Amino acid sequence: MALPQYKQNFIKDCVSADALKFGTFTLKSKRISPYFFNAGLFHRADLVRSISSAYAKTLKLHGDSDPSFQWDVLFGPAYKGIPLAATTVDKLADFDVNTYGKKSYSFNRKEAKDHGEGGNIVGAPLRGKRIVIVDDVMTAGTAIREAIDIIKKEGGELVGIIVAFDRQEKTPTTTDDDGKPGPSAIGQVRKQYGIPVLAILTLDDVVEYLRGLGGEDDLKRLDEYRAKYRASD
Ligand SMILES: O=P(O)(O)OC[C@H]1O[C@H](OP(=O)(O)OP(=O)(O)O)[C@H](O)[C@@H]1O
Ligand SMILES: O=C(O)c1cc(=O)[nH]c(=O)[nH]1
Repeated sequence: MALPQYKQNFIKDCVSADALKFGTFTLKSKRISPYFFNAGLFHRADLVRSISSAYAKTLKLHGDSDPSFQWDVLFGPAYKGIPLAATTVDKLADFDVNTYGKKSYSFNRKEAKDHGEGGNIVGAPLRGKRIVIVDDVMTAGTAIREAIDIIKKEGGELVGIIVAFDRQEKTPTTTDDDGKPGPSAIGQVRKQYGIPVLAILTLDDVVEYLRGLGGEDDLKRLDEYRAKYRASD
């Protein structure tokens, strides 16, 4: 089945912004990857609109299909999550101001502020609120688990997570190059917290798209990487 139009549009913009690159990259977890997704490159106004529309569409589709998915605040972990949460809540209000016009965003400071208003959170206070984390990618899950800890500490209730890109790879461990599939960080978080973890795109989506375009060398390296690190979930 062909990818939905909004996913195709987003992949095209990822490629044109160079946000999806093929080569050799060291991940935060130290794993070596033949591709990298860099959400920081969606900085031009038309690209900001593209990525915020894709997050907003993904959240709206999930909300429409599951009315029990209710939230108050989009939380964007510093740093890359910050503009993503702010622009996504704005785009959702553009889609449907009645449903989304009173939703908020907030984010953490990486360094606590000890003067002025002080504290670690900028934007909506999290206490007593239903929170969805908005981030770019989750590989080992370190960044997301830090964000979950902040939400708990601030008294918020985590009800969902959305990332731009699901790399569909097993959580890095010291024995992870045995070629056997293992659970992904996304799968582990889904199971542990019983919440939806949404993604605009998966690696499978990108591979499907690339197959239609040729790109044999990149596809071969992606296939090898997937064979080595594929997630079991
Ligand atoms: O699942 P993980 O293995 O933690 O890796 C993924 C995270 O790492 C990067 O953020 P980073 O912590 O480098 O912060 P940044 O947003 O300031 O770039 C990236 O933006 C993801 O959020
Ligand atoms: O695992 C990571 O560090 C990582 C992977 C990726 O594709 N993009 C990114 O920003 N970080």
